[in-house]
Amino acid sequence: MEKTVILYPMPGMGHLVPMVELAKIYILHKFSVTVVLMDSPNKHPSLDAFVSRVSSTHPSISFHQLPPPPPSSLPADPADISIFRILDDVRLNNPQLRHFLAAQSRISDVRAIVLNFFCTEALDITAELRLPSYFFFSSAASNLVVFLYLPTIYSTSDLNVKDLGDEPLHFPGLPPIPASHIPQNINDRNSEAGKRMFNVFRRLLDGDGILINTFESLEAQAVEVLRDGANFLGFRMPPVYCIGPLVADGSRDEGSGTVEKADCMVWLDSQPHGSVVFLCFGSMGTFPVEQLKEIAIGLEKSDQRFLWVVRAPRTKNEEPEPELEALLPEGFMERTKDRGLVVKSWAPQVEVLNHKAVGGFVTHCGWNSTLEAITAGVAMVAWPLYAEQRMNKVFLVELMKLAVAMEGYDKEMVTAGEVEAKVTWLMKCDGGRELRERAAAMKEMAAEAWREGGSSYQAWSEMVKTFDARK
Ligand SMILES: O=c1ccn([C@@H]2O[C@H](COP(=O)(O)OP(=O)(O)O[C@H]3O[C@H](CO)[C@@H](O)[C@H](O)[C@H]3O)[C@@H](O)[C@H]2O)c(=O)[nH]1
Repeated sequence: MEKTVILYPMPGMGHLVPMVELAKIYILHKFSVTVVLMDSPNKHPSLDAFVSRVSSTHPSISFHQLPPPPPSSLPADPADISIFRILDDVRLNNPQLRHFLAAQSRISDVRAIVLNFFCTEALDITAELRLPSYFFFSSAASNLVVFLYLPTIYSTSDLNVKDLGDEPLHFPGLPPIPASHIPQNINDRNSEAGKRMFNVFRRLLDGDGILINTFESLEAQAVEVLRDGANFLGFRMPPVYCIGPLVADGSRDEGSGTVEKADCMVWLDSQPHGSVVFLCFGSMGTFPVEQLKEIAIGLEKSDQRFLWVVRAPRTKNEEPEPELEALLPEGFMERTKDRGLVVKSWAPQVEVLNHKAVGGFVTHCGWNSTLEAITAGVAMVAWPLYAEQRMNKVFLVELMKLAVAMEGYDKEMVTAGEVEAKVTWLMKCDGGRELRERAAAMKEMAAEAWREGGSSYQAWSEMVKTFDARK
């Protein structure tokens, strides 16, 4: 029977994309891989297209779509990305997952299941079926330190993070983090959301190991804290494997056929080396129209070349999406057409970041975007929006020194003046040049991690050995 690994991502792009890279690594190491997709009304709109693209370019990765679960008791709201909805999705899909895993273990040699870190509720099933279970943490190791240590802060003090404003919080191995930067769903010690989240994090310790999409030289101190949990966190950790950066940069693809070149890539071909600043805010980031207009004015005044992915603000009740022109200042596209391009909703980000014309990246600090910029050697302007992104901004600016902050990200509005100033600073000033040089050096370190003998390569090999030891 073929050695099989089963991967179970959440249905968001930020979770699925690195899981697919993980699948490619298992396949390169002669495992058969099935990616199980939960059914959810909250799945990302680009997810099906992504899956069908991967299925055609990588037929060796099997995707298994679970049948629809019973309807949720939560009201439908595509904009709701709360922990309640996420955990509801996991719980509702559990019986279908159990059925699939039981059948799969009868017909193949399932060596391991890798669960997205939100899927801790699936652990009861995998334990019952005696399947070795690993968690995949798709954000920074530093965030995992925060998530695991915050309950200790709560249990040893009366602090409630949401009441502390910008007061710095101290976590082992990390720079001080302003309390206001802790994600909303864990900043209130009394909230039901917080309790649920901490439950999820506590259960990560019950798996056979935690895979993290990072590499040691990027987050050496946080990795040390996680490895020596007993000393730094006050409890023992399961084995931690830093196996990143897992980025869909084509490095694990074997001649995957020809893909039509996107218009923005053709446009980039005609731009000078390192001259374009790329602005993109993840798979879900949106801004109110007034903020889009401020960005546009800032870009226009900066005189820099730019490629900007604009997503319309979320609309309710299936209203049609407005056209780009209606979202931007009148005449903006015409006035900037010689040096700027606006793309609606989506651009092939990894390809863009690796294009020689791109010299800087204004990002929402989603962890995949961050790793994609690092592996491409592109310096960043950090403009965090939600989830753990404000903490990522702290690590990028204070610890890794790979980004400068877009000030005002934590206020109602980032002004046009700030957009102009930061874009110009990054692309034209000495400080920006230093940042770009650091980014170029970190690109080398990222590449080193997956070379034979590199830290991620070794972590990977150790994890695979534990599969065999269990047999
Ligand atoms: O126009 C676009 C927009 C996005 N992407 C891709 O979509 C992914 C986006 O991932 P990420 O940068 O991590 O952002 P989110 O989609 O916002 O990811 C969620 O998941 C991440 C990983 O857990 C978290 O770090 C984020 O905060 C959370 O919002 C990346 O691979 C991008 O390359 C594109 O290719 N083109």
